[in-house]
Amino acid sequence: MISSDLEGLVVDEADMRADLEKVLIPEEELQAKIRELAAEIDRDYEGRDLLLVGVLKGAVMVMADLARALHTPISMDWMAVSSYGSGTKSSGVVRILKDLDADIMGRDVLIVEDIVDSGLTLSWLRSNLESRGPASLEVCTLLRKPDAAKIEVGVKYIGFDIPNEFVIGYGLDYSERYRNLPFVGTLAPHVYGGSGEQEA
Ligand SMILES: O=P(O)(O)OC[C@H]1O[C@H](OP(=O)(O)OP(=O)(O)O)[C@H](O)[C@@H]1O
Ligand code: HPA
Ligand SMILES: [Mg+2]
Repeated sequence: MISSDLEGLVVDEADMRADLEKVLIPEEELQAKIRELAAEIDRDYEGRDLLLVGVLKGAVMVMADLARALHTPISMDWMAVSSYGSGTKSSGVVRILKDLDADIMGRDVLIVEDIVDSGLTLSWLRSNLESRGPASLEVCTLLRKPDAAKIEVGVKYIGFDIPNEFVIGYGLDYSERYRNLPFVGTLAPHVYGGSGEQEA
């Protein structure tokens, strides 16, 4: 019973990896970058009380690793917004699915994102949070696609600039799958139905 369950897990993991085209950023590089970003943030926020705002669900992994790499005292809050629905193109129409639990008036706030793609989600989020009167508002994103930008958004801490390809892993999903891969990669064309067209 136990061993067949374990076998199932191994097969599932092999299936997930068979869907990959390539690994773009290996796990060790991701973790080293998170430590670098944390050191920078520690320097910038020394002596302050920082509020990390994670953007669900994609930023869960970055948030968990970044928070543990920081020495600065932090609190965490979460927002869930959706502009992608189940597809691979941003609609630009952002919906709040879950708002912050607490008021951010007068707080030092750092938005934590997994990816800035078109920039539409972050642009909307920045102005939404700015209107709530924080003492400061900055953004940390693990990934950014400069060639996909539809709007310029101020992002202070950037892990990696990546090519304009749909990526998965380390929090990033395609149709809610692959978030638990420990690296960032791209999907093989057969996953999109063999046409290369990305849809979910
Ligand atoms: O720069 P943009 O083109 O707006 O794209 C970036 C946003 O899209 C993704 O979220 P998604 O809506 O897929 O929700 P999820 O994090 O729950 O997957 C990602 O986590 C960012 O929040
Ligand atoms: O490349 C991406 N992958 C997964 N989710 C995303 N949301 C915006 N861009 C991406
Ligand atoms: Mg998504």
